[in-house]
Amino acid sequence: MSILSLFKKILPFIKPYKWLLIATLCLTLIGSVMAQVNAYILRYTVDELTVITQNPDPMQQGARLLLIISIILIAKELIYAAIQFGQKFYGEKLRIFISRDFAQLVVDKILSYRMAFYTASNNESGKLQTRIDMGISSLTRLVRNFFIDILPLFANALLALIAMFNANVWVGLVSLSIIPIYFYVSNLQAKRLSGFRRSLRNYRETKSNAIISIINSITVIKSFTREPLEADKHEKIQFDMTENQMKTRHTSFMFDSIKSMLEQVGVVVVIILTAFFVLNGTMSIGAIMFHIMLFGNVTSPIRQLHRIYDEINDALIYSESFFEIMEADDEKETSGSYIPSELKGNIELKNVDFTYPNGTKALHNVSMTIPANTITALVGLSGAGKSTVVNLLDKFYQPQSGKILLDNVDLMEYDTNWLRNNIGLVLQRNHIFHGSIKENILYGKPNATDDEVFLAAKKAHIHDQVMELPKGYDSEANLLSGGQQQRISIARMFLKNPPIIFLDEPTASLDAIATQEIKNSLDAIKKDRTVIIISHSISQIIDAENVVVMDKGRVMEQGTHEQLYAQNGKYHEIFSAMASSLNLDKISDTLNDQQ
Ligand SMILES: Nc1ncnc2c1ncn2[C@@H]1O[C@H](COP(=O)(O)OP(=O)(O)OP(=O)(O)O)[C@@H](O)[C@H]1O
Repeated sequence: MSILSLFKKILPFIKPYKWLLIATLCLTLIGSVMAQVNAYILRYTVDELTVITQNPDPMQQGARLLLIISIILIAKELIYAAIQFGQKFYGEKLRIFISRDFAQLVVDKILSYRMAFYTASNNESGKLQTRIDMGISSLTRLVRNFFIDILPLFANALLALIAMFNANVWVGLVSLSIIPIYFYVSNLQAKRLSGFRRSLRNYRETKSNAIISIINSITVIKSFTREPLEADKHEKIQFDMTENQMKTRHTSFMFDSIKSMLEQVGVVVVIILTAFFVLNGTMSIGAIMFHIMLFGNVTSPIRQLHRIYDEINDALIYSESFFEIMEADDEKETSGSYIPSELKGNIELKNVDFTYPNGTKALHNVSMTIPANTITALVGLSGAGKSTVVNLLDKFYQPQSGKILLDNVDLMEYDTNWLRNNIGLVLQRNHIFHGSIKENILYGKPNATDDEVFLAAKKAHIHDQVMELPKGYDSEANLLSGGQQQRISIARMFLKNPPIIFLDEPTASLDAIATQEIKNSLDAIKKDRTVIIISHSISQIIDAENVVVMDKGRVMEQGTHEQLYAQNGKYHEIFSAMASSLNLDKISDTLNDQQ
């Protein structure tokens, strides 16, 4: 990305604060004019003192002159301080407001993106977070530096240059000539550094991703005592990163020395040139101080040029990936506009092929019928593609070919939000948000009354346990056990009360008693709804009126439990394996002994 296109991208964010911007710019201009005052006063003082020293009573006249000059300088400094305060404050205000807008917009944007965006490998949570954080901070730093540092400095430099040309064309030309040389060197420095910076960005993203991964996997790491392995992995990233940082510094410092030397050469030339003009009588002695001070004003932004380049380069590199996130319009969730007056719940998949963004082909020519108001069980070994079917039905992903119909209308034509509002999804491990139990259940229907929440919790068989907690429904939901959390998420679904329900191994993390209790509740909610259940539990499969058997992304068989069992095919094989894993003989012996 070029600097120009970066500014074009930032401009719409600055626009709402144009008055703040104008105020900052006005103060900058006034500040720049005032910054030149010292040079003029110093020249006047030196020249006046030179004349006074030749008079008979230099002390008295000199004291009067110094008093007037001190008053002028103090008054100027007071005004200058107020202007600088205003300029910095408004500039900072601009930065804070823009930073807030960036941060809010990026959240709004990513929330509107489809599931594939989140599952892409370069969008792992740690990487995404670093990219967003670094993007916002480098962009806002650029805005702040531009308005607080760069702009005033360059305005100073320009005015100082005009003043120098005004005093003497040759001195002006010397000052002017140093600028392109500095720009050339700084540009060279920036080019050398950009490669390092890009890899530094990658290291930063990988590093924070690695830390998040350690935190998420800490139980496994500890139980396998793999702390040293994880530490080594992290150390490798650190060492690579350090090497990169050292190379960056080496290049930076080398160029800084060259630039500092160039500046000193400039100072010497200005002194020699002015001294020449003083000696040939065209200039007063005060001009030497005058020119050195003005030359300082010209070179001070140039001295900072590498920092400005650094900031701009940082902004270019980090904003590149930041704007990739902000402008990933092709990642936007698609939605049709169709909202039916009535939802029956007949689902049909016709020759559906689906490949995940990472290239895993999960469904091959899948066709199945899920009649309305029935319970359909998706049966198959791990990786058969059962959850993928549910992902497609929830419009989390789109099939590459084939059609998915709901009540004979293509799913793509449906309004996505409306569709999801009519679908309840219970997963094996449901997400519990930070917050109270009540807040977590209310997620299913934010405006529900307390009684509705309690009723949903009762149906999910969690109410009594919640009431036993010291803070009841205000207890932190994250502290509940896995099975209890599962029931909170089932209560959330009861509260949502959708006509279509997808249950993806809903009782897999529950104990036997809880499973039994939940099963009763789920049986109740299954009535008169279209339900798809993915389960490895015999009891839940047997209850289904319709069974679809999948294997390696293909539908193998479809029918009732009895029909499929009689076919002696894949279903027979899976069902028999499930039954024998239960050790039914021993169970029935135990139960018989009891009677
Ligand atoms: N987000 C994803 N990105 C890439 N590949 C995926 C993703 N989710 C699943 N897969 C792959 O798609 C295939 C089908 O997975 P799916 O989760 O649908 O199987 P499943 O039948 O539900 O398995 P299980 O019973 O173990 O949950 C597998 O090969 C899996 O590795």
